[in-house]
Amino acid sequence: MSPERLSGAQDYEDLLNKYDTWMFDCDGVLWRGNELIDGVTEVLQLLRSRKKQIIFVTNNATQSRNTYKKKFDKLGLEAHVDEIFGSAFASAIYLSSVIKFPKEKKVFVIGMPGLEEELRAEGIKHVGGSDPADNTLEPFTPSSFSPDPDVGAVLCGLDTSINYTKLSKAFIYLQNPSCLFLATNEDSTYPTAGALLPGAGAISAPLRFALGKNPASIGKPARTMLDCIKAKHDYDPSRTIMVGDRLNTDILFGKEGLLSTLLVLTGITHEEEVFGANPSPIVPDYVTRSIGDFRALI
Ligand SMILES: C[C@H](OP(=O)(O)O)C(=O)O
Ligand SMILES: [Mg+2]
Repeated sequence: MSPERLSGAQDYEDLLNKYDTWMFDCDGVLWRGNELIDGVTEVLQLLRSRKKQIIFVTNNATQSRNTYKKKFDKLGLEAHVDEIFGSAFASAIYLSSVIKFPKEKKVFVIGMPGLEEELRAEGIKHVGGSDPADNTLEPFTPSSFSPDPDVGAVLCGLDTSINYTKLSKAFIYLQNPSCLFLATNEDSTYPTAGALLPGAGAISAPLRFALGKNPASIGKPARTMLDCIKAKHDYDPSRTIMVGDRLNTDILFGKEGLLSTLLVLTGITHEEEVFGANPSPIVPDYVTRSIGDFRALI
């Protein structure tokens, strides 16, 4: 079945009337890096004026909900901390409430301070991450490394300071079969303002290859993000639409969550992946060029 391509004001108006809850992916939908996508400010204001429920659902684990709130504020977008769900927050909830990671155990983190902040907020002990001892380009010498016996999991997210020391320590921990291998998300790429860059999936890839096994991924399309949202917000799936730019995360997440889905072409997915000769088996309900185009209703 082919998706419906939105083509103008009436289509946008019909969608606004059909859905009460709008779940937005962030990178590639609202912004690329720190650059707002044209029209997003006006459209979010329009949705707010129509009393729509808005939830932000990002696989980006580099920031916490609080630092994301600062990003929204800086970009002039109205957002409330309890509307923001990132894979850093989802990972902390997964550890604390879903698998009930033992309080005395620690997580070895490959990731940014935002991920560490969310782990701390959930009382999850952790090592690695922004530890200066790990953020080095010095050669890694195993004899100088005494693995922490309390580490019971490795959690890998996008880490723009990735290095051989971090990968080596994670690899050593993960050779213990009882050490959990977790990923905040496995997006292969990361759309920034200037370029498409390697995503979190490309950061955990060396470990996947070296270990010959995949991590349990917590971000979209996995259910954990939706379970986190459900724990905080009531919404009617039949009147909820997930707006995303990536088929194998955002659109699959929406479909598996029994939500309607709107694919935008301002991020990762290209038109021919949906309407071309060999379309993806992941089919969104609707496609439009940009969520900014809804400003035709203003
Ligand atoms: C990490 C980022 O996530 P999003 O905000 O698009 O879920 C991405 O596209 O790689
Ligand atoms: Mg995206």
